[in-house]
Amino acid sequence: NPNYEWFSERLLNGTIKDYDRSRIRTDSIIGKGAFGEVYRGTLLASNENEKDIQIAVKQLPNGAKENSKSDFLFEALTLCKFQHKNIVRCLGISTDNYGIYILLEMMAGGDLRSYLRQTRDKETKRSTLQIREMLSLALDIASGCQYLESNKFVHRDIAARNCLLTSKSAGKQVKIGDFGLARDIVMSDYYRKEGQALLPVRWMSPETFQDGIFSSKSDVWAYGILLWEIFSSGFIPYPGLSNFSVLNFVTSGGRLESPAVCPSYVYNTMLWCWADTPEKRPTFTQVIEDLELANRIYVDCSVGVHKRKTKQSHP
Ligand SMILES: CN1CCN(c2ccc(C(=O)Nc3n[nH]c4c3C=[N+](C(=O)[C@H](O)c3ccccc3)C4)cc2)CC1
Repeated sequence: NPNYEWFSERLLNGTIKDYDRSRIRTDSIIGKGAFGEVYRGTLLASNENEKDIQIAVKQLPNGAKENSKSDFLFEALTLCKFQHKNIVRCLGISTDNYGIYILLEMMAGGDLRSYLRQTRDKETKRSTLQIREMLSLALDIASGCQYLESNKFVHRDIAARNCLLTSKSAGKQVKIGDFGLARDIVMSDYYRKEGQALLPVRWMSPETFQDGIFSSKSDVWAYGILLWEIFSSGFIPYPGLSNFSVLNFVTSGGRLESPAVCPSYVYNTMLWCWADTPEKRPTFTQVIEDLELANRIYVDCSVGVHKRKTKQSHP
């Protein structure tokens, strides 16, 4: 796979930094993924005019099989290539004869899906987030996806569970954080073999689950589902439908309904992302334009209402 040559070449000529293990301190475990464990850690300063950096250290469980080692390195390679404010940064790796660490930007807010569920009102099951805040989260991810699209990189697993928050407080940013499935294999055994409850079929476009075709347009479809997740405060898409019936529902033209609290402009953007054929779907640039328009209109309308002090139905 040409990507691996790219990796080993850059490892050798130093564009991917290999940090000495003595500079890395791992503390508590913060997550256990299918591809390894993630620890809260510190990259110790190498001299007195440097400071320690809080990092997330991702490591392959010991005794992992050979192919997951290369998959693991592939994720590091992928993340190291990208430099964007809405993609989790990779500082580099650390190898020793025990195994490989990937050193990643610390995202203290955890994954987006858990956050959306935590911000759900217990009784009403409604989100306590402001529409503006939901749109901000949506635009952050769309920006990261636009960067991938412009780099001709197909992610294959855009979903709220794979996004991470810098924090849970105001001014938080959300970034695309997991590239485990970005490897160029047609259909990942990972999902089929594990038979995980969260089979990505609920995020898959018709051409993907029918013919295994992934493209930036199938990433756009998945992004539409992520948009629905944000405005539905983290519900599983197609509630009440089994994985198998989702396939039939979607191929026969069925689509998710609008979330209860969702401006019609945003729901129209979701429907555009779910056009049945890829070429009818927007690019991420068009998604961003659409959502920014929604943001302006929504803000103007709500401001307008307060100014005119009249009862006016929201768009
Ligand atoms: C009360 N709350 C409970 C939850 N808590 C957390 C829970 C999880 C995390 C966490 O995993 N943070 C991460 N920072 N950087 C990376 C992370 C994961 N990475 C990975 O590469 C993981 O594979 C990954 C990627 C995307 C999504 C999930 C996991 C890279 C941080 C805080 C905050 C306080």
